[in-house]
Amino acid sequence: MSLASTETELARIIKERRSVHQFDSREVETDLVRELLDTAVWAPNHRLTQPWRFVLVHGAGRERLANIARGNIEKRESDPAKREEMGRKFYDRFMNVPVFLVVVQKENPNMAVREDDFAAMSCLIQNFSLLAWERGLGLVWESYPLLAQSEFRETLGIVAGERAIASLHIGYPAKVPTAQPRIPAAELLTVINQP
Ligand SMILES: Cc1cc2nc3c(=O)[nH]c(=O)nc-3n(C[C@H](O)[C@H](O)[C@H](O)COP(=O)(O)O)c2cc1C
Repeated sequence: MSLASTETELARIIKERRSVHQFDSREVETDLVRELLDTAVWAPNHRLTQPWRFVLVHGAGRERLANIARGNIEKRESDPAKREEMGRKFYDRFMNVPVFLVVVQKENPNMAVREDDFAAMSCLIQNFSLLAWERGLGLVWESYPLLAQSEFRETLGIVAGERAIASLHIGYPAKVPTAQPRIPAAELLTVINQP
């Protein structure tokens, strides 16, 4: 494969990838998720701190997250008539996600390192997203407040000194959203080529 064709294929995947919210019922092989992750960890990472770990939730395990989501919405809904309906809606929404991959950052006490680590985590997630897309899988990076909630953390075994930075909802897309246009980089580029 020539260098030019490799670049073209990568560019296509980068541009075509979308955040996917609706999944079909096709099962996602967890071995595939493991394989993609094992490639994704080759992200650039200053000082090679490798600040990540992952929690994979699928099958009946999803009930844990769906129950938390249901409990949250039920607490917020003051109308008793709507409470159960809303709870069920959120429960179903979570149960319709084939696989959750929660990405956990070990929080370095040095804030400068921690910031670099977050950047590396983001690179890893983008690696994973592109690899997944190449294999027909879609996902969305969810950063909902649930991630910081103690019940969510305890359920997933996230301990002090760790932060869940993303809950990736992963599955085969039932619907791919239309792309939102990007500002061409040429309009954002300052070129300095004079002394
Ligand atoms: C750090 C980060 C957090 C995000 N959090 C959410 C989220 O909580 N919910 C959501 O629907 N999308 C979330 N997204 C996805 C963006 O909304 C999405 O990338 C953006 O709308 C562009 O769409 P595209 O990914 O299809 O190009 C997040 C993306 C990033 C990078």
